[in-house]
Amino acid sequence: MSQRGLYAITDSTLLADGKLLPYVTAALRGGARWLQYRDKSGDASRRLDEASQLAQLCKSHDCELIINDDLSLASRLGVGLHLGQEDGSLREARQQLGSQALIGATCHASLELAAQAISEGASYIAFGRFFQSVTKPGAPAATPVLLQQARQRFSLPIIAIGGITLHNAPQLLGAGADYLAVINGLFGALDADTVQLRASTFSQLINAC
Ligand SMILES: Cc1ncc(COP(=O)(O)OP(=O)(O)O)c(N)n1
Ligand SMILES: Cc1nc(C(=O)O)sc1CCOP(=O)(O)O
Ligand SMILES: [Mg+2]
Repeated sequence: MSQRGLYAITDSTLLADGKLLPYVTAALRGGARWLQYRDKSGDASRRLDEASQLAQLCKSHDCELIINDDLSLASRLGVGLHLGQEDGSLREARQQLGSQALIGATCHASLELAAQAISEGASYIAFGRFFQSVTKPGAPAATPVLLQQARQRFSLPIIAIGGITLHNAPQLLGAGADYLAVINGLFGALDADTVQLRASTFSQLINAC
C-alpha cells in the first residue's frame, strides 16, 4: 500500500445522474490511491450495488476502497472503513475486519482523539477541516500547525480533509499531511476529463513534497 497520495471521496449529490462511475474512473486514472465511498442515503441495495462496482474499479486500478460509516458493508465487501466519532466502535471494526484492514478515524483538530483512535486500532488518522468546505460547512476547524504536531508525535498516515483545492494543497503537504482527502476540489468539475487532470495534478503535488 502506498504511504502518500490523493484520497478521493465520493459525494452522492455531486456524482448524481450517472456521474459516479465515469468520474471515479477519471480520478483513478489521474492517480488517486485511496477512494472513500461516502453515501448518506439510506438506500441499502443501491449502496451495495454502487460499492460493489467501485470495489471492482479500485481493484483494477490498484486503489484502496474505504467505506464511510458502514461496518457491515465494508465487511461484506472485504474493504476498508472510515469511522467518525459518532459512527461506532473502532475496536469492534478492527476485530470484525481483521488486522490487515485499512480503518480510518476522524480526529477533528485533536491530537488526543488521534492517540485514542490509534490505541483502538486505527490505521490512519484524519484531521480537518482545514479550509471552508462546501460539502460540510459546519465541520470544526483545524490549522496546519496541528499537522506538524501530529507528524512529530505519530508515525502512521496522516490525512488532511476539508476545503482542499489544488491552490491550497501545498500548505498542508508542507505541514506533514500524507494523504489529501478531497471531494469538491476534485469531483466538483464540469466533466470527467477535468477530474482526471485535477487528480493527476494533486498526485504530482503530493509526489513532489
Ligand atoms: C478521510 C475522512 N476524514 C474525515 C471524514 C469525516 O467523517 P465523519 O466525521 O464521520 O463525517 P461524515 O463523513 O460521516 O459526514 C471522512 N468521511 N473522511
Ligand atoms: C466529509 C468531511 N469531513 C470533514 C471533517 O473536517 O471532518 S470536512 C468534510 C468534507 C470534505 O469535502 P470537501 O473536500 O468538499 O470540503
Ligand atoms: Mg461518519
